[in-house]
Amino acid sequence: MRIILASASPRRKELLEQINMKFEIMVSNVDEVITQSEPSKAVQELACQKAEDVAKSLEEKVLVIGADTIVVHQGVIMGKPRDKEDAFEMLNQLQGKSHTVYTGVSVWENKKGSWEHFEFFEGTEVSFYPMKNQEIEYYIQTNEPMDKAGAYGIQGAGAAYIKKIEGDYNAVVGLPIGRLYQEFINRGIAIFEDS
Ligand SMILES: Cc1cn([C@H]2C[C@H](O)[C@@H](COP(=O)(O)OP(=O)(O)OP(=O)(O)O)O2)c(=O)[nH]c1=O
Repeated sequence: MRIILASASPRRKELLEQINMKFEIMVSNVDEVITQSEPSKAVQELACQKAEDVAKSLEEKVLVIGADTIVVHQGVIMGKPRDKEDAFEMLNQLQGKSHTVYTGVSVWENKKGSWEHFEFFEGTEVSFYPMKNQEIEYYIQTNEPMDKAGAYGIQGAGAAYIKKIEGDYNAVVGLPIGRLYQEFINRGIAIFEDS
């Protein structure tokens, strides 16, 4: 089956490659709109919009995967920082405390001409060590925070400030790959060419 990852995120690409999936990338340009106030629902909604946008541009038998990651701290949703000041604000809020990272996933499948889809999410609790202003500024200078929800990368230099995590590490990086694979298996979806 032709599998499409509807994402520009290099992390999501790497995680699918890590489990030897064969897929193509098609990036959605949809305007992401949040109507759900609950973070777990909002990430599924955003993932769904990305996957649907790509799916509906195709007609053949395909499987389209979309995902979205947000950081939630004391009820405030953090996406990717707008600029360096915004990144500073986010990291200043997150340092020394715990927050939850939500990643939603949406899978669209064309079955005999009609689309079926399902969504799920993973929530992972992440605790930060305290960061001095100077450390935050130095970290922002590396540019690593700028394309990441909450302005940090657990898989990069941001690891220096991670005290503890509870839940799926890969969901923080952008795609809960184990859960995604299990969802395919449980639904009888063959994702490997010879399976
Ligand atoms: C918290 C955290 C987020 N991230 C990344 C994962 C996502 O790529 C990004 C959140 O932005 P998203 O809007 O979820 O995704 P994206 O814009 O990168 O890609 P696309 O919409 O095309 O799928 O933050 C990390 O890489 N490491 C981390 O520790």
